[in-house]
Amino acid sequence: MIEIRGLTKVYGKGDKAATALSGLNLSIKKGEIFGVIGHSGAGKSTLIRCINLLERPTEGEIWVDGVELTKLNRGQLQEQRRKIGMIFQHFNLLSSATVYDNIAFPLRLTGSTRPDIDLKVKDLLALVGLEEHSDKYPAQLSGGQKQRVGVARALASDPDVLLCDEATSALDPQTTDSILRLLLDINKRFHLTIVLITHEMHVIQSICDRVAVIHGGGIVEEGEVTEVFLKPQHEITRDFIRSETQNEGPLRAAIEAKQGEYSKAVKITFLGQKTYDSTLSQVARETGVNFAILQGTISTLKDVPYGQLIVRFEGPAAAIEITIAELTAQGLDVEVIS
Ligand SMILES: Nc1ncnc2c1ncn2[C@@H]1O[C@H](COP(=O)(O)OP(=O)(O)OP(=O)(O)O)[C@@H](O)[C@H]1O
Repeated sequence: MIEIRGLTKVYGKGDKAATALSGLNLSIKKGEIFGVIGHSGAGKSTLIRCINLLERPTEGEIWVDGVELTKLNRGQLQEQRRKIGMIFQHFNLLSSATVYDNIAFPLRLTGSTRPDIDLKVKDLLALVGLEEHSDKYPAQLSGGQKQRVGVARALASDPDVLLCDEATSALDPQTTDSILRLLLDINKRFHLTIVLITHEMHVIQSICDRVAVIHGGGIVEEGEVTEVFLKPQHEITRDFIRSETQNEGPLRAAIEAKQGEYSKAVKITFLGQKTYDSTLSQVARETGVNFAILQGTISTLKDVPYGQLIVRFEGPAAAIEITIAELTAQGLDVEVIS
Protein backbone atom coordinates (compact mmCIF):
# COMPACT_ATOMS: atom_id res chain seq x y z
CA MET A 1 0.00 0.00 0.00
CA ILE A 2 2.78 2.42 0.98
CA GLU A 3 6.31 1.91 -0.26
CA ILE A 4 9.09 4.20 0.88
CA ARG A 5 12.33 3.67 -0.98
CA GLY A 6 15.66 5.27 -0.19
CA LEU A 7 14.05 8.23 1.58
CA THR A 8 16.55 10.92 2.52
CA LYS A 9 15.62 14.30 3.93
CA VAL A 10 18.19 17.01 4.50
CA TYR A 11 17.03 20.31 6.01
CA GLY A 12 18.99 23.43 5.11
CA LYS A 13 22.08 23.77 2.98
CA GLY A 14 25.86 23.98 3.29
CA ASP A 15 27.12 24.43 6.88
CA LYS A 16 23.55 24.45 8.16
CA ALA A 17 22.54 21.17 6.50
CA ALA A 18 20.89 18.67 8.90
CA THR A 19 20.11 15.14 7.77
CA ALA A 20 16.80 14.04 9.33
CA LEU A 21 16.38 10.79 7.36
CA SER A 22 18.95 8.85 5.41
CA GLY A 23 18.11 6.16 2.86
CA LEU A 24 15.08 4.88 4.73
CA ASN A 25 13.01 1.99 3.33
CA LEU A 26 9.61 0.92 4.60
CA SER A 27 6.75 -1.13 3.28
CA ILE A 28 3.27 -0.78 4.79
CA LYS A 29 0.48 -3.19 3.92
CA LYS A 30 -3.10 -2.34 3.03
CA GLY A 31 -5.45 -2.37 6.00
CA GLU A 32 -2.82 -2.60 8.72
CA ILE A 33 -2.10 -0.26 11.60
CA PHE A 34 1.58 0.49 11.33
CA GLY A 35 3.38 2.30 14.12
CA VAL A 36 6.69 4.12 13.99
CA ILE A 37 8.26 4.69 17.41
CA GLY A 38 11.32 6.76 18.18
CA HIS A 39 12.80 9.24 20.63
CA SER A 40 12.65 12.98 20.11
CA GLY A 41 14.66 14.03 17.05
CA ALA A 42 14.75 10.51 15.58
CA GLY A 43 12.96 11.66 12.43
CA LYS A 44 9.36 10.52 13.05
CA SER A 45 7.58 13.74 12.07
CA THR A 46 9.78 14.17 9.03
CA LEU A 47 8.98 10.62 7.94
CA ILE A 48 5.21 10.90 8.29
CA ARG A 49 5.16 14.31 6.62
CA CYS A 50 7.14 12.89 3.70
CA ILE A 51 4.47 10.23 3.12
CA ASN A 52 1.96 12.79 1.85
CA LEU A 53 4.72 15.12 0.69
CA LEU A 54 3.88 17.86 3.21
CA GLU A 55 7.67 17.68 3.40
CA ARG A 56 9.52 17.18 0.11
CA PRO A 57 12.05 14.33 0.24
CA THR A 58 15.58 15.29 -0.75
CA GLU A 59 15.96 11.86 -2.34
CA GLY A 60 13.89 8.71 -2.65
CA GLU A 61 10.50 7.53 -3.79
CA ILE A 62 7.12 7.50 -2.05
CA TRP A 63 4.52 5.14 -3.50
CA VAL A 64 0.93 5.10 -2.26
CA ASP A 65 -1.47 2.56 -3.74
CA GLY A 66 0.72 2.03 -6.79
CA VAL A 67 1.21 5.75 -7.54
CA GLU A 68 4.63 7.36 -7.18
CA LEU A 69 3.77 10.61 -5.41
CA THR A 70 7.26 12.01 -5.84
CA LYS A 71 6.74 12.05 -9.64
CA LEU A 72 3.40 13.91 -9.70
CA ASN A 73 2.78 17.52 -10.64
CA ARG A 74 0.95 19.82 -8.24
CA GLY A 75 -2.56 19.07 -9.58
CA GLN A 76 -2.05 15.32 -9.65
CA LEU A 77 -0.60 15.41 -6.14
CA GLN A 78 -3.61 17.34 -4.83
CA GLU A 79 -5.87 14.65 -6.30
CA GLN A 80 -3.87 11.81 -4.68
CA ARG A 81 -3.69 13.59 -1.33
CA ARG A 82 -7.48 13.25 -1.01
CA LYS A 83 -6.84 9.57 -0.45
CA ILE A 84 -4.54 10.36 2.47
CA GLY A 85 -6.10 11.85 5.61
CA MET A 86 -4.00 13.22 8.44
CA ILE A 87 -4.48 14.05 12.11
CA PHE A 88 -2.10 16.08 14.24
CA GLN A 89 -0.86 16.33 17.81
CA HIS A 90 -2.34 19.81 18.24
CA PHE A 91 -5.42 19.04 16.15
CA ASN A 92 -4.95 21.93 13.64
CA LEU A 93 -8.63 22.90 13.66
CA LEU A 94 -9.97 26.19 12.34
CA SER A 95 -10.66 28.10 15.56
CA SER A 96 -13.20 30.44 13.94
CA ALA A 97 -15.28 27.60 12.51
CA THR A 98 -17.77 25.33 14.27
CA VAL A 99 -17.26 21.59 14.60
CA TYR A 100 -19.67 21.13 11.68
CA ASP A 101 -17.79 23.58 9.47
CA ASN A 102 -14.40 22.12 10.36
CA ILE A 103 -15.58 18.72 9.16
CA ALA A 104 -17.34 20.19 6.10
CA PHE A 105 -14.25 22.18 5.10
CA PRO A 106 -12.55 19.54 2.89
CA LEU A 107 -15.90 18.70 1.28
CA ARG A 108 -16.56 22.33 0.34
CA LEU A 109 -13.09 22.51 -1.21
CA THR A 110 -13.99 19.68 -3.57
CA GLY A 111 -17.28 21.31 -4.54
CA SER A 112 -19.68 18.78 -2.97
CA THR A 113 -23.33 19.88 -2.93
CA ARG A 114 -24.88 21.22 0.26
CA PRO A 115 -27.17 18.18 0.87
CA ASP A 116 -24.26 15.78 0.23
CA ILE A 117 -22.10 17.71 2.68
CA ASP A 118 -24.85 17.69 5.28
CA LEU A 119 -25.36 13.94 4.99
CA LYS A 120 -21.65 13.22 5.19
CA VAL A 121 -20.93 15.57 8.11
CA LYS A 122 -23.82 14.11 10.12
CA ASP A 123 -22.56 10.58 9.46
CA LEU A 124 -19.07 11.57 10.59
CA LEU A 125 -20.36 13.36 13.68
CA ALA A 126 -22.19 10.15 14.65
CA LEU A 127 -19.10 8.05 13.92
CA VAL A 128 -16.92 10.07 16.30
CA GLY A 129 -19.70 10.61 18.85
CA LEU A 130 -20.01 14.38 18.57
CA GLU A 131 -23.60 14.82 17.33
CA GLU A 132 -24.39 17.03 20.33
CA HIS A 133 -21.44 19.33 19.71
CA SER A 134 -21.84 20.23 16.06
CA ASP A 135 -22.42 23.98 16.67
CA LYS A 136 -19.60 24.42 19.16
CA TYR A 137 -16.25 26.06 18.42
CA PRO A 138 -12.94 24.26 19.07
CA ALA A 139 -12.26 26.41 22.16
CA GLN A 140 -15.39 24.94 23.76
CA LEU A 141 -14.17 21.35 23.37
CA SER A 142 -11.88 19.08 25.41
CA GLY A 143 -8.65 17.76 23.87
CA GLY A 144 -10.22 14.39 23.14
CA GLN A 145 -13.24 16.01 21.48
CA LYS A 146 -10.96 18.21 19.37
CA GLN A 147 -9.09 15.13 18.19
CA ARG A 148 -12.42 13.49 17.32
CA VAL A 149 -13.17 16.48 15.11
CA GLY A 150 -9.70 16.01 13.59
CA VAL A 151 -10.49 12.36 12.85
CA ALA A 152 -13.89 13.22 11.32
CA ARG A 153 -12.35 15.92 9.15
CA ALA A 154 -9.60 13.54 8.01
CA LEU A 155 -12.21 10.95 7.02
CA ALA A 156 -14.43 13.41 5.11
CA SER A 157 -12.80 12.66 1.76
CA ASP A 158 -13.07 8.86 2.28
CA PRO A 159 -9.31 8.32 2.37
CA ASP A 160 -7.60 4.93 2.03
CA VAL A 161 -4.80 5.97 4.37
CA LEU A 162 -4.83 7.86 7.66
CA LEU A 163 -1.58 9.41 8.91
CA CYS A 164 -1.46 10.16 12.64
CA ASP A 165 1.25 12.58 13.73
CA GLU A 166 1.60 12.01 17.52
CA ALA A 167 -2.20 12.15 17.62
CA THR A 168 -2.52 11.27 21.30
CA SER A 169 0.59 12.96 22.75
CA ALA A 170 -1.33 15.98 24.01
CA LEU A 171 -4.02 13.86 25.69
CA ASP A 172 -4.34 12.30 29.15
CA PRO A 173 -4.12 8.48 29.39
CA GLN A 174 -7.88 7.88 29.49
CA THR A 175 -8.58 10.15 26.52
CA THR A 176 -5.64 8.60 24.70
CA ASP A 177 -7.26 5.19 25.07
CA SER A 178 -10.61 6.42 23.77
CA ILE A 179 -8.94 7.93 20.67
CA LEU A 180 -6.95 4.71 20.14
CA ARG A 181 -10.19 2.72 20.32
CA LEU A 182 -11.73 5.07 17.75
CA LEU A 183 -8.75 4.53 15.42
CA LEU A 184 -9.05 0.77 15.83
CA ASP A 185 -12.76 0.96 15.10
CA ILE A 186 -12.37 2.95 11.88
CA ASN A 187 -9.48 0.71 10.79
CA LYS A 188 -11.75 -2.34 11.10
CA ARG A 189 -14.88 -0.70 9.73
CA PHE A 190 -13.38 0.92 6.64
CA HIS A 191 -10.31 -1.29 6.18
CA LEU A 192 -8.34 1.93 6.41
CA THR A 193 -4.54 1.73 6.43
CA ILE A 194 -3.27 3.69 9.44
CA VAL A 195 0.28 4.93 9.91
CA LEU A 196 1.04 6.50 13.25
CA ILE A 197 4.12 7.94 14.86
CA THR A 198 4.60 8.01 18.59
CA HIS A 199 7.19 7.98 21.34
CA GLU A 200 4.98 5.80 23.57
CA MET A 201 5.22 2.02 23.49
CA HIS A 202 1.75 1.86 25.02
CA VAL A 203 0.26 3.26 21.79
CA ILE A 204 2.06 0.63 19.70
CA GLN A 205 1.07 -2.13 22.11
CA SER A 206 -2.60 -1.12 22.11
CA ILE A 207 -3.48 -0.95 18.44
CA CYS A 208 -0.61 -1.61 16.02
CA ASP A 209 -0.13 -4.73 13.91
CA ARG A 210 3.44 -3.94 12.94
CA VAL A 211 6.03 -1.49 14.21
CA ALA A 212 9.24 0.12 13.05
CA VAL A 213 11.73 1.63 15.47
CA ILE A 214 13.38 4.76 14.10
CA HIS A 215 16.67 6.11 15.39
CA GLY A 216 19.08 8.63 13.91
CA GLY A 217 17.04 8.95 10.72
CA GLY A 218 16.91 5.21 9.93
CA ILE A 219 14.87 2.15 10.86
CA VAL A 220 16.79 0.00 13.35
CA GLU A 221 14.18 -2.72 13.83
CA GLU A 222 10.77 -3.62 12.41
CA GLY A 223 8.27 -6.46 12.47
CA GLU A 224 5.05 -7.77 13.96
CA VAL A 225 4.38 -6.05 17.28
CA THR A 226 4.25 -9.42 19.07
CA GLU A 227 7.68 -10.29 17.64
CA VAL A 228 9.35 -6.93 18.33
CA PHE A 229 7.79 -6.43 21.75
CA LEU A 230 8.55 -9.88 23.11
CA LYS A 231 11.94 -10.36 21.41
CA PRO A 232 13.43 -6.89 20.92
CA GLN A 233 16.77 -7.01 19.11
CA HIS A 234 17.97 -3.41 19.29
CA GLU A 235 18.98 -1.52 22.43
CA ILE A 236 16.65 1.39 21.55
CA THR A 237 13.70 -1.01 21.29
CA ARG A 238 14.61 -2.57 24.64
CA ASP A 239 14.68 0.92 26.15
CA PHE A 240 11.14 1.63 25.01
CA ILE A 241 9.86 -1.69 26.33
CA ARG A 242 11.67 -1.32 29.64
CA SER A 243 9.99 2.04 30.14
CA GLU A 244 6.64 0.20 29.96
CA THR A 245 7.56 -2.56 32.39
CA GLN A 246 8.46 -2.73 36.03
CA ASN A 247 11.44 -1.38 37.88
CA GLU A 248 14.31 -3.85 37.42
CA GLY A 249 16.21 -3.17 40.69
CA PRO A 250 14.19 -5.44 43.02
CA LEU A 251 14.08 -8.15 40.34
CA ARG A 252 17.90 -8.22 40.04
CA ALA A 253 18.16 -8.51 43.81
CA ALA A 254 15.64 -11.40 43.85
CA ILE A 255 17.54 -13.23 41.12
CA GLU A 256 20.91 -12.77 42.79
CA ALA A 257 19.63 -13.67 46.27
CA LYS A 258 19.56 -17.38 45.52
CA GLN A 259 22.00 -18.40 42.85
CA GLY A 260 23.52 -21.84 42.74
CA GLU A 261 23.52 -25.38 41.51
CA TYR A 262 19.97 -26.04 42.63
CA SER A 263 18.35 -22.96 41.23
CA LYS A 264 17.99 -21.24 37.88
CA ALA A 265 16.20 -17.99 36.96
CA VAL A 266 14.40 -18.01 33.61
CA LYS A 267 12.13 -15.72 31.62
CA ILE A 268 9.13 -17.59 30.18
CA THR A 269 7.10 -15.96 27.41
CA PHE A 270 3.56 -17.12 26.67
CA LEU A 271 1.74 -15.98 23.55
CA GLY A 272 -1.88 -16.35 22.46
CA GLN A 273 -4.08 -18.95 24.16
CA LYS A 274 -1.03 -20.47 25.88
CA THR A 275 -1.05 -17.41 28.14
CA TYR A 276 -4.06 -18.81 29.99
CA ASP A 277 -3.02 -22.48 30.04
CA SER A 278 -1.65 -24.26 33.10
CA THR A 279 1.41 -25.63 31.26
CA LEU A 280 3.92 -24.30 33.79
CA SER A 281 2.35 -25.88 36.85
CA GLN A 282 1.67 -29.17 35.01
CA VAL A 283 5.28 -29.50 33.83
CA ALA A 284 6.70 -28.51 37.22
CA ARG A 285 4.51 -31.11 38.94
CA GLU A 286 5.72 -33.81 36.53
CA THR A 287 9.41 -32.98 36.95
CA GLY A 288 9.18 -32.32 40.69
CA VAL A 289 10.76 -28.88 40.34
CA ASN A 290 9.49 -26.00 42.48
CA PHE A 291 9.22 -22.50 41.16
CA ALA A 292 8.98 -19.03 42.65
CA ILE A 293 7.54 -16.20 40.56
CA LEU A 294 9.89 -13.20 40.76
CA GLN A 295 8.09 -10.94 38.32
CA GLY A 296 5.16 -11.31 35.98
CA THR A 297 3.07 -9.52 33.38
CA ILE A 298 -0.06 -10.73 31.67
CA SER A 299 -1.47 -8.33 29.14
CA THR A 300 -2.39 -8.03 25.47
CA LEU A 301 -0.67 -6.82 22.33
CA LYS A 302 -3.57 -5.34 20.35
CA ASP A 303 -5.94 -8.30 20.89
CA VAL A 304 -3.33 -11.05 21.33
CA PRO A 305 -2.82 -12.14 24.95
CA TYR A 306 0.72 -12.60 26.17
CA GLY A 307 2.44 -13.30 29.42
CA GLN A 308 5.99 -12.88 30.59
CA LEU A 309 7.04 -14.49 33.85
CA ILE A 310 10.43 -14.44 35.48
CA VAL A 311 10.64 -17.49 37.71
CA ARG A 312 13.28 -19.24 39.74
CA PHE A 313 13.27 -23.00 39.39
CA GLU A 314 14.49 -24.90 42.42
CA GLY A 315 15.50 -28.55 42.28
CA PRO A 316 18.22 -30.89 40.97
CA ALA A 317 20.05 -29.48 37.92
CA ALA A 318 18.94 -32.35 35.68
CA ALA A 319 15.27 -31.90 36.64
CA ILE A 320 15.50 -28.16 35.90
CA GLU A 321 16.97 -28.96 32.47
CA ILE A 322 14.09 -31.34 31.74
CA THR A 323 11.57 -28.72 32.89
CA ILE A 324 13.02 -26.14 30.51
CA ALA A 325 13.12 -28.63 27.62
CA GLU A 326 9.50 -29.67 28.26
CA LEU A 327 8.21 -26.08 28.45
CA THR A 328 10.01 -25.34 25.18
CA ALA A 329 8.52 -28.48 23.60
CA GLN A 330 5.08 -27.23 24.66
CA GLY A 331 5.59 -24.03 22.66
CA LEU A 332 6.70 -21.61 25.38
CA ASP A 333 9.76 -19.46 24.96
CA VAL A 334 12.23 -19.98 27.79
CA GLU A 335 15.31 -17.84 28.24
CA VAL A 336 17.78 -18.67 31.01
CA ILE A 337 18.75 -15.50 32.90
CA SER A 338 21.11 -16.94 35.50
N1 LIG B 1 12.45 22.45 9.54
C1 LIG B 1 13.59 21.95 10.01
N2 LIG B 1 14.77 22.57 9.79
C2 LIG B 1 15.92 22.03 10.25
N3 LIG B 1 16.02 20.87 10.92
C3 LIG B 1 14.89 20.21 11.17
C4 LIG B 1 13.62 20.70 10.72
N4 LIG B 1 12.66 19.83 11.13
C5 LIG B 1 13.31 18.83 11.77
N5 LIG B 1 14.64 19.06 11.80
C6 LIG B 1 15.67 18.17 12.40
O1 LIG B 1 15.52 16.87 11.85
C7 LIG B 1 15.68 15.88 12.85
C8 LIG B 1 14.43 15.02 12.92
O2 LIG B 1 13.35 15.82 13.36
P1 LIG B 1 11.86 15.28 13.50
O3 LIG B 1 11.00 16.44 13.93
O4 LIG B 1 11.48 14.56 12.27
O5 LIG B 1 12.03 14.23 14.69
P2 LIG B 1 10.93 13.60 15.64
O6 LIG B 1 11.35 12.20 15.84
O7 LIG B 1 9.58 13.83 15.07
O8 LIG B 1 11.10 14.41 16.97
P3 LIG B 1 9.96 14.95 18.00
O9 LIG B 1 9.36 13.72 18.63
O10 LIG B 1 10.76 15.76 18.98
O11 LIG B 1 8.99 15.74 17.20
C9 LIG B 1 15.99 16.62 14.14
O12 LIG B 1 17.38 16.64 14.32
C10 LIG B 1 15.46 18.02 13.89
O13 LIG B 1 16.19 18.97 14.62
